[in-house]
Amino acid sequence: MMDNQIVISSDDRFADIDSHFRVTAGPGAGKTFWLVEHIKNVLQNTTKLLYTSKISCITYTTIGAEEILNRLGDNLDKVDVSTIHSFLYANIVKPYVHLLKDSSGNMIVNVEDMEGHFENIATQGKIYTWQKQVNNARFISDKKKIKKCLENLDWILEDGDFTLKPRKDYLRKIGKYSIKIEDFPIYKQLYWAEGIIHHEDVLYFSYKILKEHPLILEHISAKYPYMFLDEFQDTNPIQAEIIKWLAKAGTVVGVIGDPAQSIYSFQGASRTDFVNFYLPNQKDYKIENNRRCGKKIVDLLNHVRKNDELIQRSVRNESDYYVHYIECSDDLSQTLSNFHKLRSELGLKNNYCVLTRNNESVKKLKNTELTDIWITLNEADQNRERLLKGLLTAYKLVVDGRNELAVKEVIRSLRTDKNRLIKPPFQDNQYIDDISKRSIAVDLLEFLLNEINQSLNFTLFVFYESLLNFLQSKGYRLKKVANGKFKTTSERSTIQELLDNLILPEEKSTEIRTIHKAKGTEFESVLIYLNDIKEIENLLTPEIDSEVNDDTRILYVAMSRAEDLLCIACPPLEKSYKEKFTNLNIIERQLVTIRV
Ligand SMILES: Nc1ncnc2c1ncn2[C@@H]1O[C@H](COP(=O)(O)OP(=O)(O)OP(=O)(O)O)[C@@H](O)[C@H]1O
Repeated sequence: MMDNQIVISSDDRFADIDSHFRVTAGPGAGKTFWLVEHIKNVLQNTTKLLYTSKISCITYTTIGAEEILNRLGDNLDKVDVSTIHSFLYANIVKPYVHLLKDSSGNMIVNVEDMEGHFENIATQGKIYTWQKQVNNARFISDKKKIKKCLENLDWILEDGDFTLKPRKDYLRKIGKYSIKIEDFPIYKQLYWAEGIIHHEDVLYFSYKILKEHPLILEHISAKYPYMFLDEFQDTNPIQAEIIKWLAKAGTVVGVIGDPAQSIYSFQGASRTDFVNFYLPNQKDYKIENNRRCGKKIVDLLNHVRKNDELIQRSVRNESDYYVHYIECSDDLSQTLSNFHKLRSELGLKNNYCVLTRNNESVKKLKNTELTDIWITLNEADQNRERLLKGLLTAYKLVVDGRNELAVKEVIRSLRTDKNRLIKPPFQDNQYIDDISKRSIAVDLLEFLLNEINQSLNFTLFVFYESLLNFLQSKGYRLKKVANGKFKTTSERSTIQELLDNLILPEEKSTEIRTIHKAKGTEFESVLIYLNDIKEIENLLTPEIDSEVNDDTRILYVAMSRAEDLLCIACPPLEKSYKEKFTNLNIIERQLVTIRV
C-alpha cells in the first residue's frame, strides 16, 4: 500500500493544498516541524477558509497540542489544536449527545450533569451497585479483580457493531465465574445516569451520533474544511472511521505518522491501520532524513527497523557519539550516577531523560514506594478524594510548567450542579459563578505552591485543615472532617506519599518516565533502563512490524529520543550477548562505584 510514495524534506511546501495526504516518516524526521509549516502554508494560500471556518489540527497528547500552539505563533485564530477526545467532545458529544436515546426513548446520558470526560475508575460504590444488579456477579468476592476488569472495558468496533468488553478477555474470568458480555453496559449506565462519561465513551458516542445523524457531518465538515492528524499510527479504529466520514463530507484530511512508532495496541491502535489508510486521490509522501539523532544512533535505529521499507539518513554529521551499555547492580542509583558521569566526561550538559517500560520501574528508579493510597482515600470519601486529586494534580502541573492547564484542573475540581451550587465536599448552598471559580482557582494554586513546598511531610489531615481555613478566608466553606474513615486515612498519609503515587497521564519535564510518556520528545542524552533480558532480545532480533506485540517498537521509540548520547542500562550480560552488542557498535561502560 505504500508504493508511489513521493520523497519530500521537512522544508518542502506544497502547491497542492487541497488533496488528502499521508506523510510517513521516521523519528526526528521533522513531522511536527513540517506540519506546523504546512498549516501556515494553508493559511496563506487557501480559498476554502471562510469567516467562521477553521483548520483542525489533532495531536495525540495535550502536551503535543501546547507545543504546536507555541510553534504556530501568531497564526492561532484560524486553527483549533486539540486532542481527538477534546475535538469530538466539543464538536459532537457535548452539543448532540442528547439525541442518543434508549429503547424507551429516554436520553442515555444525564446531559444536565455532564461536565467533561474522565478516566474510568471503578469506585467501590459503583462496583457494589453493579454487582447487585447483575445476577452471577453477586457471588464474586474478589473486588480487586472486578475493578480491574471493569476499568479495562472498551468499545470494540467490529463490522460496524460495538461490543463493550475488556481489552484483555481473560479479565472476565474471576475464579469460577466468567462475567457475561451483556452485563457490562449496566456498569456504564450507572455513570451515564450521573452525567459521568469516560474517555472511551467519547469515541463511542461520537460514532453513534454521526451514524444516526449524518447531517451533523456536513456541519462539522463546513466548520473544518481541513483536518490534520499527527501521530496517526496510534489512532483508534473508531477515530479512523470518523475521519473517513469527514473526508467524504468534504474535509481535506492529512495524516502524519510512523508505523514503526505504533505503541498503543493496548488501546486498540494498530500499525496496519496507518499503513493501509487510504482516501480517494490521497497523496503519499515520505521523509527519509533524521534531523535529531547522531550518526551512530541512526545506524542502530536502522538496524532495529531493518524489516521496514524506510531507512533513515542522519543529517547531524557533527554528532557521532558511541551508543553505550551499562550493566546494572541492585543499587540503581549507581547506574544513574554512572550515566551522569559519562555525560559529564563527554561534555554533554543539556537536557536528559531516563526512560523505562512501566510505572513500577519508574518507581524503582525514583526509589519511591508504591501504595494504594488513592484507592483507600477514594473508598473512604469519594468527594474529598476527587477534590484533593484535582488540587494535587494541578500542583504537579504547575511544577511541570503547565500553568494554564493547572488552572483548568482546579476549576474542574470545583464541581457545581446545574444551579451553580458547589458540590461536596463543600458545604451545601454555596453559589459560585464562572468568574469567581477562575479567580479562586488562581488563589488556590498560589496557596498550594506555598503550602506544599513547606509541608511535604505533613499528614493529609493537617493539609486538609489548612485548605479548609484558606477557603474559609476566601468565603467558601468546606465540610469539617468528622471521625471516620477519611479522618483515619488522612492521619496516616503524608502529602509526599500522595504526590509520589499520583501519576499524571502526561509529563513534560520529568527526568524519569515511561517510554509511552516520552512520545514526541527529544533529549540530548537518554538512558534506557531495561530490567529484563527479554527486552535486550528486542534489540538484537527486532520485529518492528510485529502484529503480536509492540515491544520492539516501544524500544525503538525510546532509542530515537536521543540526540547525542544513547545509553542502555541492562542486567548483567553473558558473553554471547556482549559480542552481539559489540557487533552492533554498542560499547560497554564499566559500572564504577560513585560516592554521592
Ligand atoms: N526543516 C527543519 N529545519 C530545522 N530544524 C528542523 C527541521 N525539521 C525538523 N527540525 C528539527 O528536528 C527535530 C525533530 O523534528 P520533529 O520533532 O518535528 O520530528 P518528528 O518527525 O515529529 O519526530 P518523532 O516522530 O520522533 O516525534 C526538532 O528539533 C526539529 O526542530
